[in-house]
Amino acid sequence: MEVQSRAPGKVILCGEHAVVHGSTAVAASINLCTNINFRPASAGSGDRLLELELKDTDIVLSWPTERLKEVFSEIGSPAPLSPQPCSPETLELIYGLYEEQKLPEAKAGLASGISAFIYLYTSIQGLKAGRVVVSSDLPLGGGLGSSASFCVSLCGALLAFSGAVGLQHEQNSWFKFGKNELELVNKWAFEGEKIIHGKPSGIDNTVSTFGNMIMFRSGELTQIEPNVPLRMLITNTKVERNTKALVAGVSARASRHPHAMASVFAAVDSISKELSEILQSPALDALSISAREDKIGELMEMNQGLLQCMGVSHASIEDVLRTTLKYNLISKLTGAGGGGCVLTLLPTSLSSEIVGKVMAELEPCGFQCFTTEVGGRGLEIFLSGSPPPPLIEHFDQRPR
Ligand SMILES: Nc1ncnc2c1ncn2[C@@H]1O[C@H](COP(=O)(O)OP(=O)(O)O)[C@@H](O)[C@H]1O
Ligand SMILES: C[C@@](O)(CCOP(=O)(O)O)CC(=O)O
Ligand SMILES: [Mg+2]
Repeated sequence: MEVQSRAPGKVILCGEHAVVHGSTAVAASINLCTNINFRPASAGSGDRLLELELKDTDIVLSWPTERLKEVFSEIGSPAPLSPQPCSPETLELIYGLYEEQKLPEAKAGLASGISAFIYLYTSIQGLKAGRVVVSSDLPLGGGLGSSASFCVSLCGALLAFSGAVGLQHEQNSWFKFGKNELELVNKWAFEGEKIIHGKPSGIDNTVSTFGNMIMFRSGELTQIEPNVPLRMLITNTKVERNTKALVAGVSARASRHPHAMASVFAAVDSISKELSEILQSPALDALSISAREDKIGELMEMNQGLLQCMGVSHASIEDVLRTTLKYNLISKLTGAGGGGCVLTLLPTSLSSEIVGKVMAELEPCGFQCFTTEVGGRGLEIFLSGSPPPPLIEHFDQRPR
């Protein structure tokens, strides 16, 4: 038996950071995924290793299941149906397991992702042997939600083989979970995101789980049905940054200037709400489509200004903004900022020749460009081999 899963990355069209502080944000999935392959050890095989291969970073890690049992003996059995936060004590034990792998200092940025993996695996699968292989189409730490798609894809694969969720699917073809199962995946993935981000809003794991375009506020999502497809240019500045540090930086600014920052977050809330109305408004002819795109661009421009107020822009982002503006195109950072990726709205009337010219001007600066339509699939699963085992019986609900 083997499970494959794929969960998409995302772009935030409006509202990153402010969404952490309760404002509305608008996000959509993109057609780049994190892929997981999970092979549980077959009964009686004698396998005694939990293995994790991270293909994007050329790392293979393994822990003997005996070692996991030693470390987690006090903690209790898995409870795949009741997602719970990782306690600081458990996180410390998990960090010890990460440190035992003695990865080079240059890979230290992966510690939180590997810790999230250990927490989610042991919570959902228990201390059983198995092999998980991860590969992603997304840049890691680029603002396109690789951390959330990693957590969503992983939880999807682990839950598919936990015996804890009912599966109605065709074998040997990609299928989607039902609503309840997706909600369970989303809750677990949020716990993983907390380990990676510190204080996530939940927008990234939600859009990766459910796909499409969503409006999100304080944990609640509303599906958006855009009336015309949105085409975007994504420019990866390749400037490395860390979401956790940027989110903490905005919170620190908010506690230094609570009134001013409350106004900034309120302005973002209004922009996101207006954006979602415009996206869903009827656009019947070329003229109204172009008027609508002008408004979307203007709102993106206003949101970028407020992101600058929050202190999360970067010289590389400003370079992209200036270059695209020469072609009358509007851009904004997407995700946590501080480098990472920039979104540029490509109006329907824009010729592919102009898009080519913009890319030709950006790429020699060391940036990587690609175009995408936004709002697509969410999490998908593929099972091969014999069916999952029956429901695990005695869930231990003790807090982990
Ligand atoms: N394919 C992957 N392999 C290993 N770690 C990953 C992978 N995808 C995400 N991660 C984890 O997520 C972190 C990046 O998350 P983050 O800083 O939130 O940026 P983003 O979500 O925008 O890509 C990485 O440093 C790593 O810990
Ligand atoms: C900055 C933030 O709004 C989005 C972060 O996205 P990313 O990890 O940079 O892809 C944080 C959050 O909403 O959890
Ligand atoms: Mg992230």
